[in-house]
Amino acid sequence: MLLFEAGVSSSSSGLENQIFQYIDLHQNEFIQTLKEWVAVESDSIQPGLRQEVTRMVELTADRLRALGATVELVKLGSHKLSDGQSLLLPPLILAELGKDPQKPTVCFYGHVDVQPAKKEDGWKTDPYTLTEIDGNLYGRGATDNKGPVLAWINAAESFRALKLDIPVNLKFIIEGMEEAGSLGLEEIIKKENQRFFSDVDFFVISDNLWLSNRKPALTYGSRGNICFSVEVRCGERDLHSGSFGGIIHEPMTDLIALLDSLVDTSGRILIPGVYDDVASLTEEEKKLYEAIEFDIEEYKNNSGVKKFLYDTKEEILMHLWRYPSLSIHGIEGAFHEPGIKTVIPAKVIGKFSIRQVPHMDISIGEHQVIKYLEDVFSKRNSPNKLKVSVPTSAMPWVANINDPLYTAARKAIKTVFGQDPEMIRDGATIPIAQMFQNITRKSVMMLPVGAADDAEHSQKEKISRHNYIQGTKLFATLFLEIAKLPGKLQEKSNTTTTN
Ligand SMILES: NCCCC(=O)N[C@@H](Cc1c[nH]cn1)C(=O)O
Ligand SMILES: [Zn+2]
Ligand SMILES: [Zn+2]
Repeated sequence: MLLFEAGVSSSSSGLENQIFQYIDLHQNEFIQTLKEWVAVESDSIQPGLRQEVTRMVELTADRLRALGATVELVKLGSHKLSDGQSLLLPPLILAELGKDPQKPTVCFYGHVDVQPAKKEDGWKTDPYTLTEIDGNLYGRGATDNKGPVLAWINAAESFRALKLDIPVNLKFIIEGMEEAGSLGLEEIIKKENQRFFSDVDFFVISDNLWLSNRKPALTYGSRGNICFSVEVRCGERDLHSGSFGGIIHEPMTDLIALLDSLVDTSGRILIPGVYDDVASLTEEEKKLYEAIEFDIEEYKNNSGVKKFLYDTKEEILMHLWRYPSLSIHGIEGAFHEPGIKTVIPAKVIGKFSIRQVPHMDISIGEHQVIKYLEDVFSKRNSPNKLKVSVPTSAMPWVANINDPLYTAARKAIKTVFGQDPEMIRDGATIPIAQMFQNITRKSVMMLPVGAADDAEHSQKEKISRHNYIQGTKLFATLFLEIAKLPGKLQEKSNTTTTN
């Protein structure tokens, strides 16, 4: 069996200890850098903050250059806003550190844009001032995703500072538009498949959370998503409900009826055919759920709700990971401010999405939903105009947990956290995982460092000091473990010499 030649000797645990000591000693510096990154309001959703996103991407590029990486800033052009204006997209980072054909190449994906955050949303601390309270580092982007991106960079920096050879070639793909739907990303992956990604052996994404507050996890799947917009319109302008209420078909009433027809009180989706293609549950898969340690009460506490739709661990996990779900997100055009406004909105747009699972198909799902909504609408005999559109969709992703990349990560987790990881899937959607797997056909793994109570997207987003620092050690150990994997050394050398 051939090994990737990586300078890892039998004294690798001594090597690990040396690296761990360095990381422990320099933890406050790593936290200081995270503080500087969190201070950048790189919100990719609000157009007025786009310059900050670009500044954040440039800051990240500087950090990678300081590490010795070669950095390309790929222009992604611009996109159209809903008011018709065009806005420049931040560049995408493609960077590489090391190009030794004897070593495996690991590509890390992360994003440095964040969800919107305002102190008045209910934050106890300023969202853009990283604040440590009881061992937790609170701030927007602390766990999603600036902390994990920095942990990967810190890991590489630690090798450099100790003048140790990094036993793998590192590649980075870092974007600034993830929270706004990763605009332009898929085209770049397709375009770069034969160039930048051609020598990548493994893809690692660290953009999700553990299932528990304490137990580390390794993620091998995520759900897909189809986002729907349902517009109902009666005319060009809003109307006074005193002058017209009672004599017209109101768009909001139509829309609420449509939205109310989607799912029943037990969470079951009412659209005919939706469950037809869902992969059937095997005995083997059932056992995976039975074996997982999952604290329902802890998960409930993290959510702040009192009761879930299901009572058992197996039912809850299956309905998060292997069954579809439908969520209603909001209504554009509806009056939502405090107080009373006796208006009849002329146009309202309902937003909902269906999380898809293997083996559901996006275009079949779209057709089923559109046909169903048209049927329900036609029964209302409303003269209003109905328009259903799909602004964005992404496919589900599942990887093979027996892939060598997962073996390396399990070992690294055991070394750093002293326990085996929980093998989990994510109920959310990480479109890049499926894109990497489908386009490059290489191994893809999600390796979270944030805990289940990190509250990503919420008013108390945090990463614990412990997870940030142990996460840095985890990534350093992963480099060492990947370097020990049996590899296609011969194949790689041949490819390099003939090119
Ligand atoms: N824990 C990782 C979460 C990543 C995330 O929030 N992804 C979004 C992506 C998306 C899907 N549809 C529209 N955006 C999500 O909501 O799952
Ligand atoms: Zn993220
Ligand atoms: Zn996010």
